[in-house]
Amino acid sequence: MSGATPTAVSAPGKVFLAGGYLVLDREYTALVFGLSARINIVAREIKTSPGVQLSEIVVDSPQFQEAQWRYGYHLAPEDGGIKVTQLLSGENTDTNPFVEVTLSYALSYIAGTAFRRSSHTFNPAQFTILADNDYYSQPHSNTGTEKNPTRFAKFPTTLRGANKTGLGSSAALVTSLTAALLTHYLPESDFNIATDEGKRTLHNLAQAAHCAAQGKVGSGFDIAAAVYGSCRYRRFSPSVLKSIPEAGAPGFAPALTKLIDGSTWDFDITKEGVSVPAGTALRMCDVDCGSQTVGMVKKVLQWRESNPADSKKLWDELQSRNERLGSILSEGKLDDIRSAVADIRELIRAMGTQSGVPIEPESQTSLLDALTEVDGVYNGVVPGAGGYDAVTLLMKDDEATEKRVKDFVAQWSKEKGGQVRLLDVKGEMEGVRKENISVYNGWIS
Ligand SMILES: Nc1ncnc2c1ncn2[C@@H]1O[C@H](COP(=O)(O)OP(=O)(O)OP(=O)(O)O)[C@@H](O)[C@H]1O
Ligand SMILES: C[C@@](O)(CCOP(=O)(O)O)CC(=O)O
Repeated sequence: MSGATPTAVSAPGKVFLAGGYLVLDREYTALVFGLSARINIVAREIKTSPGVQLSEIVVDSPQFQEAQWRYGYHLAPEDGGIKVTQLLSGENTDTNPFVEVTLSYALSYIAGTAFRRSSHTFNPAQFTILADNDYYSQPHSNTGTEKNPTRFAKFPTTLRGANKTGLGSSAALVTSLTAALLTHYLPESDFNIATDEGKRTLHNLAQAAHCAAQGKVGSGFDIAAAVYGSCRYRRFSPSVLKSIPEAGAPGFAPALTKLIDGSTWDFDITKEGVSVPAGTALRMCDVDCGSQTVGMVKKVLQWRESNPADSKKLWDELQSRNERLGSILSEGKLDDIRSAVADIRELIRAMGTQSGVPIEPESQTSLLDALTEVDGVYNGVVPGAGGYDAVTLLMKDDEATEKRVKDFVAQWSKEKGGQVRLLDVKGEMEGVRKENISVYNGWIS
């Protein structure tokens, strides 16, 4: 029977190599890579004593303090789907909107499809989240040169107090929790993440839940990477999500089923021809030097609206330079990487100057230019929306290059007074997958 045996799934984080901002418009595409850092979820039934009725789903994130959320659930009136309510126990009164919204979306979808055929109920279950190191700055490492001592580090803080590195933890979490719920409560004949159909259901459901939890509709590239891994991504039309009432509101359940199983989704994922040359790795540095930037997307879009002709010219040219980089990488033309990335950076800086947004600010230009001089590094970019937080590098995948980069950023940090740290993560091709439960022995109690 489905649900009786523990199961485990994982979904990768993302690194955005090319196509930030452009991907917000369906006219353009992005080159997105999945990461070796995954959010893993182990699903287990909660055993109850004979005669004891329990309606509870527990989600816990044992790497963090006060990170257990307990939920009750019931059928909402007027086709509102499954409403989940956080059960407040002990000292933990913190909410986790990404977990809560994902539960109501996935349970409502499950109830609305497979359970229609029988009077099925949700057995009490526990979902344990284990995030690979690198989603958060590590507590044990001040210099960034030590190796992580464990696979799933314990943090001396609550989740709210942890420092994110920007790898898309919420998208990987929503995707893997959705996959875990579908896998746990449905028989394999109804849902299997290894199939194209299963991935499509998962993508649509995770995309809808993530937008609802975020309270906004972005391009959805992070969910695409979490489900499909490295790919060329063309976004879905934002109007796809217009038809859906709030979770629990009248009509939510049938609207959700129609949305997820329907044909309105117009996103496009291509995995073919998306790769990096053998012996090359996509790596990331966490940059902890500068100020936070707010409202960057809004400002860039305002610039675009006020300057339609100039911005179109720039975006069209940037799109073709992005596509050229994609071809160079998949054809393994190592000698052309540096100049292809330089051409992209030139236009990213132009977009930043014209819109007044620090997409590749001067401090990042200096860092990237200096890194490009390190033996074995081809070039690098500011990923996604850009700003001061991170750089993505294309570099040789060997220990000597890694050591040179680590030494370089340690020295740079000392001289510039900030903190730049090479993360352990690498670009990886595969998206969501089922895992062998024994991998997590010792990590779950
Ligand atoms: N390990 C975890 N356990 C439980 N919840 C988590 C975990 N990681 C992330 N989350 C949820 O995701 C939220 C963080 O999402 P947010 O969108 O702010 O960051 P992000 O996705 O990492 O950012 P970015 O898109 O810049 O990479 C947390 O507040 C929490 O609700
Ligand atoms: C600017 C944008 O294209 C990318 C943002 O990426 P990130 O959150 O900076 O990794 C926005 C989006 O695609 O939703």
